[in-house]
Amino acid sequence: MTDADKIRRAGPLTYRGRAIPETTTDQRLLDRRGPVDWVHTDPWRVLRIQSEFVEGFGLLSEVGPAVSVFGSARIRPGSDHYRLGETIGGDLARAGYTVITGGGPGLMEAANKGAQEAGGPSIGLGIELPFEQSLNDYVDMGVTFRYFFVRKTMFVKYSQAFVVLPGGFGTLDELFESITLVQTGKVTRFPVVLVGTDFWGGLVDWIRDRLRSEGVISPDDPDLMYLTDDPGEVVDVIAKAHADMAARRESEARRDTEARAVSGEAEAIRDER
Ligand SMILES: C/C(=C\CNc1ncnc2c1ncn2[C@@H]1O[C@H](COP(=O)(O)O)[C@@H](O)[C@H]1O)CO
Repeated sequence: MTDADKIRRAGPLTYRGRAIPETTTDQRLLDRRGPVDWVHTDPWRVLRIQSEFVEGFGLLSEVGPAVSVFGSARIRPGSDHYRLGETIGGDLARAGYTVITGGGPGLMEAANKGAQEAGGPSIGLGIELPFEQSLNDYVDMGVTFRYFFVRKTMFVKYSQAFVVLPGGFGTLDELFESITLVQTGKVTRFPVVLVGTDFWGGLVDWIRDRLRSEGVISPDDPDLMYLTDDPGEVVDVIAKAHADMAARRESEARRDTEARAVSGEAEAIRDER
């Protein structure tokens, strides 16, 4: 066999003759460390982003019905808001929901604590921040993300309702992202419950009055949010919305089955003729 006839296979590639590299892929991987700049390049970041999706999907894919609870990272134990967060976390867990939070301190911790103490699954989707921070002590299953947008996908994909406790920019971002997704039909309509009439009332009034009268939202858009102080109502609103959704899906499925049966009968009659 001449050199020109030689063949080397490398995964899906076939090299022949002078195209055969001097070293194998394994040799190149194992022999040298080489420059490290590539770990800061976009293609490498894409792989890291991909691996975050894989981790998140892996952790969450078998989670049952779940509710994400958002709220301030800064409100400490002992405050009314913290107690409210605990109560809501507990009520959701007792109603059969997994509680998902950002896994941080403050009201995230309160909701995780309530859920854990009520015996329900308590999940934290942490975020890597410039300062050291670990998941709060009441997270039973957690994953920490580098990228905010990957983490946001997890909240939306794996929960069927959002509860928004008092909070600052982070909480506002999560609130507005969730109602924008519902408003634009990017997610099936699901309940977004704001807790704390005193805290949220001013914002809700401004949305209702100013945004509506300026015509920058549709007249019905304020109804995408439900505002309450009552933890029991939080669970009731969510459970009722889910029951309505299930009934709607069931009746759609029944209609589909009936429509298929009718078209099957029509086809059979045509075939007979
Ligand atoms: C500022 C402090 C801690 C920050 N730690 C966080 N850990 C996890 N998730 C966070 C954190 N900060 C914000 N979030 C997300 O935004 C919401 C809270 O933001 P807010 O600005 O405090 O309202 C929350 O739902 C998280 O998903 C101090 O210790």
